[in-house]
Amino acid sequence: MKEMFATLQGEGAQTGRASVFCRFAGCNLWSGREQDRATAACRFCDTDFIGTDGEGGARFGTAEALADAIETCWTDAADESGRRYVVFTGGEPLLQLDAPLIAAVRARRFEIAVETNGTIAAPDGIDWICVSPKPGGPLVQTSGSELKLVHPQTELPPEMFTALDFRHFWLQPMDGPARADNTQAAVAYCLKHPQWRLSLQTHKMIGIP
Ligand SMILES: C[S@@+](CC[C@H](N)C(=O)[O-])C[C@H]1O[C@@H](n2cnc3c(N)ncnc32)[C@H](O)[C@@H]1O
Ligand SMILES: Nc1nc2[nH]cc(C(=O)O)c2c(=O)[nH]1
Ligand code: SF4
Ligand SMILES: [Mg+2]
Repeated sequence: MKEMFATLQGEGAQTGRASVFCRFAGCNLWSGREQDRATAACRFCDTDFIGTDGEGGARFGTAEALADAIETCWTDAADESGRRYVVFTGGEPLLQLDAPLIAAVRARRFEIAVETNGTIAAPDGIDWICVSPKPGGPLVQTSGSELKLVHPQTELPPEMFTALDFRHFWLQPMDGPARADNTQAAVAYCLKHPQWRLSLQTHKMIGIP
């Protein structure tokens, strides 16, 4: 686990929701090393997911130990009125999120969300599946709660995804040097194609993790 922290979900239809974020180390579309970025399948990643050195990062020997840490992270941050929510992300979380961990977290009364690149089928027991397709990765998970496409990407026009089985369709402007232009491009696309809505990375605007 690269890092684990309590924050508000910053993106998509659950924006603003209190969450424990669990960021798994490692991804199947990029090594995470800057010298490999230009030749990786996914080249615009905004995240450091190497190792276990982040806030709350560690190696957990068992699913129960990891689930205990998630519960502690939640109760440190929130009261106990319910609605416990954990977001597994990464890196690519579906390389590591398995049935024992899902069961251990559900036993602690968490709703489970995942942020995935869609190249690996999601296991059973996940309540909220956010798929963000990438070039160079075959799209295997073609249904879910929301499809959140980073925009613009020449190889991945939104039209490729409109017929898939998702409840929400988001365009998220690609962060980087051209973020302002990318935001305007996403706005223009959403205006012409109302199936799509704009997802802004609100946590970056307000300086929370
Ligand atoms: C870092 S990824 C981790 C989860 C998974 N590997 C994936 O790609 O969905 C989390 C989210 O951030 C998005 N993201 C990554 N880099 C971005 C960037 N430069 N601008 C906007 N969104 C980005 C991804 O598309 C994904 O929706
Ligand atoms: N606040 C906040 N919301 C997020 N939504 C998706 C994130 C991710 O990196 O997967 C993320 C993140 O890193 N922080
Ligand atoms: S698939 Fe996700 S974690 Fe992997 S490099 Fe791309 S955006 Fe980053
Ligand atoms: Mg992020």
